[in-house]
Amino acid sequence: MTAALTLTDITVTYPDGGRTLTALDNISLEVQPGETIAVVGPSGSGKSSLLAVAGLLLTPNSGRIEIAGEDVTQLSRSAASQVRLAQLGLVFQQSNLISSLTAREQLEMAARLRGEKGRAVRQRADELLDAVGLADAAGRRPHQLSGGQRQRVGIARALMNDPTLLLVDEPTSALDHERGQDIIRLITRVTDDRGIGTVVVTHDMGVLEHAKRLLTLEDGQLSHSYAGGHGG
Ligand SMILES: Nc1ncnc2c1ncn2[C@@H]1O[C@H](COP(=O)(O)OP(=O)(O)OP(=O)(O)O)[C@@H](O)[C@H]1O
Repeated sequence: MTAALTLTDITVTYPDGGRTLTALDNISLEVQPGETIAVVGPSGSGKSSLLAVAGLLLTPNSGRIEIAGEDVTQLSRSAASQVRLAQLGLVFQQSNLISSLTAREQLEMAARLRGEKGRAVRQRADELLDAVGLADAAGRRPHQLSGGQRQRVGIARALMNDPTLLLVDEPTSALDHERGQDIIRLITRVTDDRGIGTVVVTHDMGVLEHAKRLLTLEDGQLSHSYAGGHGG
């Protein structure tokens, strides 16, 4: 099976006054289709840097990035954004929805950015809203949705391009425990159902209950991993 994401020996440094700060210290990671990996770590441990590298938003100092077996380490900006549009789904901490658009329109816009239009787009949007439990809320705008519902719209939107790889940044931080757990369950379910490779970055240990594999990031180093989760 070709991995959804393979990171090999990734190092990222930032200039820090006169010195160099190592945000990611030679880390390697493989995410298989259907697998949800949680990366947990304290503030400043390198989680955002890891997502930025996997999302082709940040070029590492060294190491290799493969998405679905393709080496995408050294792409130009425009080639990287093509890969993002075609293969990546990004879900942010805040759902980043556009306030004037209904839930359905948020999803349709994601497809339009890729040049798709027509009835099939609307149909796909409605299917995905249904898949995340929002069939009845398709016509609502963000202010008419709860925080958890907004996150669901963000997840559905990220699925519009049928991504190979789903990158999720702190999806539960704006939610109470119960709703946070619902969102994590939803993410692991769609990952499994659709054969996506998913990386969830969080400092919320609650994700532990659901992720199949947990990696801990500390001072730029990935340490410990184990198989947990309740299936799915
Ligand atoms: N653009 C930058 N310039 C300089 N240093 C940076 C930059 N971005 C991040 N860093 C530093 O790199 C380290 C890792 O940061 P990163 O944002 O990846 O951590 P994080 O785990 O996502 O933190 P948080 O949970 O607080 O978002 C930190 O020490 C941070 O201060």
